[in-house]
Amino acid sequence: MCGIVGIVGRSDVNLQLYDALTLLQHRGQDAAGIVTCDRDRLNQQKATGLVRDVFRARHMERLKGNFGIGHVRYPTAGGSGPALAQPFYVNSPYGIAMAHNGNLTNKDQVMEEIYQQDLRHISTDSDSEVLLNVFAHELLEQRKLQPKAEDIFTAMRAVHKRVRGGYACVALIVGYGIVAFRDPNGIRPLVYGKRETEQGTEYMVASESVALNVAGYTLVRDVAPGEAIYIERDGTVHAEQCAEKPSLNPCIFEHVYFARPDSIMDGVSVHKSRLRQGEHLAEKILRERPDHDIDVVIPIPDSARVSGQTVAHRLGVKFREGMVKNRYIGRTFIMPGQKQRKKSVRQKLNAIELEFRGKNVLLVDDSIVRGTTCKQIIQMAREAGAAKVYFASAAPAVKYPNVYGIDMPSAEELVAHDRTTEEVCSEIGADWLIYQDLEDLVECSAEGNDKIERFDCSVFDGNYVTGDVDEAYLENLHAQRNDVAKSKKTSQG
Ligand SMILES: O=P(O)(O)OC[C@H]1O[C@H](OP(=O)(O)OP(=O)(O)O)[C@H](O)[C@@H]1O
Ligand SMILES: NC(=O)CC[C@H](N)C(=O)O
Ligand SMILES: [Mg+2]
Repeated sequence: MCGIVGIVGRSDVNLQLYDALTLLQHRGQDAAGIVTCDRDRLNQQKATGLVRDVFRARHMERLKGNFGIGHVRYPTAGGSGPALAQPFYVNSPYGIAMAHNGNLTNKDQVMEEIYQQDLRHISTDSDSEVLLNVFAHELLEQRKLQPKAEDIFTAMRAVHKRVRGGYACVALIVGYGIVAFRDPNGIRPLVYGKRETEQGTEYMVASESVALNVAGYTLVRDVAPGEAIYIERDGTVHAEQCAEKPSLNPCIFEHVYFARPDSIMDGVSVHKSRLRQGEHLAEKILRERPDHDIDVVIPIPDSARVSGQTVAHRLGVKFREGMVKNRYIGRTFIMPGQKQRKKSVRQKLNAIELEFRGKNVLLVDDSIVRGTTCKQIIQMAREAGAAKVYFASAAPAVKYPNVYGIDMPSAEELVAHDRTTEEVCSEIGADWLIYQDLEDLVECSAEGNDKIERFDCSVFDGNYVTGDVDEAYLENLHAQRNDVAKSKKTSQG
């Protein structure tokens, strides 16, 4: 999913960027990077690994400058080697670095165009490098020795015409400032905030408001779909709508799984949305099984902890943290290979026998994607002596690939693809399985927010808001990025 951050401060921003990236670590565990600008000098450190491993004291000392950007990566295009760590950099015009969250859906075509028409070379198979080069080309076309806000916005308008997909980005222009922008459908999240210091106002843009919050910034607002915000190095802010038909269609999977619950996205509290998910799920359970015999509700940590609580409360049964999570293992779903994901689930979660023995347990998870987690958990619950193991998913069945920045490229890898609920239930080994209804999930996130046109629910309903994703596109994506193809790419990376 990737996490991005950009800061224009009044003194060195290196430590602030580092702290922000640790708060966004749940969005990407594969690589991390920071670029700062000290007058006209660019400083950079990026590598594969977690934030705490990528940046050493000597790197931090080097990362001087009062404005900079950072990235944590979860690969969704190209391999996962060090060459694909972000931010990416191009030296012309001005020197531009960029951090990107999302995925372009017309990367191949734009890559060809960049080569044939713009005479630019892309050195990796990253869509983010393509996006950076389109932006650089369009800015170069303005032919200004010193770019002004209107030049940047003109370039941005051209970028939106050329690229499609999900993209929330922050770019650093050496010597000038940072530019934050969001795709015309607002699929990927981006917020912007400020804080007052004795030296003046400082600005931060980030994927999630939690990064602002912890650093003492106040959330000003979300970057609007299609909007660009240019913050000059002296703190002057310019904002402009650069898309022809902007409309807000944020990815609902952020609310299900990706975002931290303490973030507010497009005006929606993720925590509140998850509380509601639990309530709606419980209502459905009561409708389908009014005489249920559930003794205890056990959430699968971490992401289902919130919704699990309201499921139990509404059902009027005990809520118990019966699965213990090893805090030193990261998120399994965003790991690059199925082998690693499978192994990590067992290392990550362990059952407390006392909570299972002889009981009818309802396990609640936020979602079932490949089924890696629930299969093993159900097995663990049985080994711990559960009488019956029921399973509830706070999201509907995930049936379709994601093309906007979640690494679910292949329908065949999804356990619910081409399977009925009963078939999935038997595949994962549960005694009963229940999924949230899509209308209910949408209601959980939409309540109290009329700015949202509709959510991108493509993983649940197969409707792709950019309108350019068809059967042929998905077949090609599957061929390029299924688990086997990806493992080959990684080993080359
Ligand atoms: O069906 P699957 O393919 O296993 O994917 C779904 C699971 O993966 C995620 O957990 P993850 O361990 O990534 O993160 P979490 O600790 O935030 O729950 C998600 O919360 C589900 O538990
Ligand atoms: N998940 C993301 O946002 C990834 C960004 C970009 N597509 C990459 O693979 O690096
Ligand atoms: Mg989980």
